[in-house]
Amino acid sequence: MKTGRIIRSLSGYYDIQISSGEVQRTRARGEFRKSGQKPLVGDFVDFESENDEGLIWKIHPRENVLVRPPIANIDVAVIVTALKEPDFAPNLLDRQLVALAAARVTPLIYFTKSDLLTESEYIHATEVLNRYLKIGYTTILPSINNTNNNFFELRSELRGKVAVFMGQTGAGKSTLLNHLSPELGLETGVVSKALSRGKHTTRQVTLIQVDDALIADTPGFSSYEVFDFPVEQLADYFPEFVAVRQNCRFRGCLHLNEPGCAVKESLTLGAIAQSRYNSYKAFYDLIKSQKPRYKTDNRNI
Ligand SMILES: Nc1nc2c(ncn2[C@@H]2O[C@H](COP(=O)(O)OP(=O)(O)OP(=O)(O)O)[C@@H](O)[C@H]2O)c(=O)[nH]1
Ligand SMILES: [Zn+2]
Repeated sequence: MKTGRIIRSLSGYYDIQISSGEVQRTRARGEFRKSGQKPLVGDFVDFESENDEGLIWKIHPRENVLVRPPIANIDVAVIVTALKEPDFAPNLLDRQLVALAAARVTPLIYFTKSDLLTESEYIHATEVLNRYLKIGYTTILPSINNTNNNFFELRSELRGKVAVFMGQTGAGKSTLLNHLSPELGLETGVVSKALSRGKHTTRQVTLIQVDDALIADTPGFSSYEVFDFPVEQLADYFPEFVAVRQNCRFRGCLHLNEPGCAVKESLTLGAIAQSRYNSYKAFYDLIKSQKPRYKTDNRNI
């Protein structure tokens, strides 16, 4: 029996990379279908294979799973966030951070289009950068003239990891992926994508070796309509709230109108950013107003 990682799945076949780097093709054991299990790209599996004929016998327990793209055991999700065209929306970034935290996927924030900013806008962008750095998120802001040094920084962050890129439409995901790996040849810009739409409808996600990283060639879904967890858990996904909430007067404090709330005190002192608190409250209201749903998100492990 051998062990490896699935890097591609295509019409019932799985390409598995073993530690030597070699890739072998197998099918999955029929048992999996019966038990409702399905091997995913990113899965570590035990398998037998000879001359590209073989079977997957066992799927190792997963660290995490994303639904779009369908991929398991992601080390880092790069949230590609435009500072302009479209304008930066803190609420949208925070939404992705919360969704990833709920899915137990580590985020990396990568800002794009800094070259489109005026100097004063760039200064504002550095303030945004510092806000997220201070919380503890790995965050990269390219210089205003967009030199390639930033790709170096991103490359070194991704070294040895399995990464997926996500972000709003037009944020620059394809552009960034092409910079990291020109051989990906992803189409960029609305027009060229619209022209080729439909050609790749059945495309599956593949993990591509880029330098020393494995990168999903299909960007992740950008907007999460549903927060699929109880509202009491929301604050768990705001690290800066977690850092102070043990000082709230009441256990189970929701950090809204309770007296003696340490989160609100930090907000008053400026240690917690107003924009982050606004996101918390907006998501709180959203979850409260949501109809209960069955599992739809990324925590179906
Ligand atoms: N000036 C500037 N333009 C950029 C940058 N990154 C991307 N763009 C442009 O922004 C547009 C959208 O970029 P894409 O890479 O296609 O964006 P995407 O996130 O892949 O978009 P979707 O496929 O719609 O999700 C293209 O016209 C790019 O050329 C950047 O850093 N600076
Ligand atoms: Zn509180």
